[in-house]
Amino acid sequence: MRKKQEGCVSMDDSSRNGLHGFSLALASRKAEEAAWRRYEAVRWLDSFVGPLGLPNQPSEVEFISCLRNGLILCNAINKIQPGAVPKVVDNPCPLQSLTWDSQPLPAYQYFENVRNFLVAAKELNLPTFEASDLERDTFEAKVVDCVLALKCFHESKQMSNENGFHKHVKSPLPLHSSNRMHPRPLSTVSLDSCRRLDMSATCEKRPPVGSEELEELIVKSLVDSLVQEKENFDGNLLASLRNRDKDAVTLFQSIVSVCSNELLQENFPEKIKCDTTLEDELKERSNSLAHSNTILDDISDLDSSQRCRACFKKKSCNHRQLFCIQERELLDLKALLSKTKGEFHDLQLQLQRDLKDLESEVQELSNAALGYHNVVKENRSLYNIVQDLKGNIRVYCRVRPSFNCLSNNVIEFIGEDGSLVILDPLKSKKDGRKVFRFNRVFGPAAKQDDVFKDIQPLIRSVMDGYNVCIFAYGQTGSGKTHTMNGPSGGPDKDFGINYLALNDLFKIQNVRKDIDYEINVQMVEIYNEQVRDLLVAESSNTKYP
Ligand SMILES: Nc1ncnc2c1ncn2[C@@H]1O[C@H](COP(=O)(O)OP(=O)(O)OP(=O)(O)O)[C@@H](O)[C@H]1O
Repeated sequence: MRKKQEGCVSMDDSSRNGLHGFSLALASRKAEEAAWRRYEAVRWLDSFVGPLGLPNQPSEVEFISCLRNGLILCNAINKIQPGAVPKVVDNPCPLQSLTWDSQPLPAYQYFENVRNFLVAAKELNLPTFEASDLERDTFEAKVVDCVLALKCFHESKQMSNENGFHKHVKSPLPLHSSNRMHPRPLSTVSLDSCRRLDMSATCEKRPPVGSEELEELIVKSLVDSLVQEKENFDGNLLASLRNRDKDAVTLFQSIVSVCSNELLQENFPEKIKCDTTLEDELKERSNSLAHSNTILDDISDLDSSQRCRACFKKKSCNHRQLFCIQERELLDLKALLSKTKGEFHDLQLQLQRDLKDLESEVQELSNAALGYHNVVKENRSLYNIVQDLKGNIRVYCRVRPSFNCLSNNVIEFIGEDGSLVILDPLKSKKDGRKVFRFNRVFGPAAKQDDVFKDIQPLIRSVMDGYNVCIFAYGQTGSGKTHTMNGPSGGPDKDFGINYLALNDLFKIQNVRKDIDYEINVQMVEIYNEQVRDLLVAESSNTKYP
């Protein structure tokens, strides 16, 4: 367990040094793995078809040069599958004496060997390469894959011959090389044997390393498989780990956990966004926040275990703080909305009460106005009744003052009841006394206003729809014009009945705004049986026929 933690720390440090350092480490690991595979291929060929004359750890150039003539490849495949390459172009030297740098025949003849080998390998469904790849050292990985596949095929064939069955399995070769070919299934290779063989290819014959270095290599290999080519993380590497020891499997699980928490978060952030765990945590937190107003202070003190996974490496979790701020603002808005609703409800109730009070007051005023109109109507009716009772035809007598102080006064008595007693001085008292009765008698001292006051009630009846006629009768110079119009150019106090009546009519019109009155005035004179309009300036036009 301790070693596993150390391995994780080593990987974590590498990732923290930046992507460039991590890429360099991966490239180094790939180169190291390719070398192991090349050594394995050389060791197998050396033991299977004879000594190749190569060092234990040959370079790419040495390896490719050894296989360039195709003799070793053809001999190997013919040994596994006799007759796979019917004709092999060979040189006179025995195979045992053939070394990788001996090329006595023309190149095109050896090219024929390589082409025939590739045809035979393709027929066995083995991963192949191009014949020209042997001329280029950069494609050494394809050649190694082909040789190891041939080795795997040979061993699986031996195993199937021993067990007496064949099984169609997936290619056992590790296919995460950057220059690898498309995987092709081997029809006669068992899964267990492939895993075992592949394990031997990657573990058994590699140079011995320490346990810490081994862990670091495993970590790098797993990180490479998980992060960059996780889709090809098949049973090959997993089998290697399982067959090595139990701690390696435990280490693998730990690495996967660490990778999923850290490296994969950086390479696949969209996956983190979709993580439902974060949503569950936020929902649970929001429910608790809804009942506390001091939660923001609590959030600021969150330790790393309480932060969301997106902010795992940060000192503070902005997402939670933002969420909490919005949550608190939402609660404040809800409280404000509730308070506003309460105030609005109170205002509605107050307005309803005010409207009811106003309605009652208006109703009282309406009743009062209706009663007032009824009273006024009744008063008018009573008023006109009184006028009728006074008489529809009323006769008043006005005595003009005497102009001659020496003349005899014929007026003996004027009664309040409208009686007038006249005494003719030329006759005896018995024969010369005459009594007249009027509705009222105005003496020589009566003013214009005294006469009008007695007539004014009749004039007001005109505004109530009654017809009224007032006219003056008497001999010449008795004072008719003076009573009806007043002296010409005289003061207002001497206005006659006509002016005073019109003024009174206009006053009533202004008071009674609810009634539309129209007032017209016409003034004519009837003299010698001719009617003359006195309001027209031209005298010729004043006469009516
Ligand atoms: N009550 C009065 N007080 C003072 N003066 C008066 C009175 N009545 C009449 N007079 C005067 O007597 C004169 C004659 O009056 P007025 O012209 O009104 O008579 P009349 O009846 O209209 O005459 P006519 O029929 O010829 O027109 C006028 O100068 C007028 O000022």
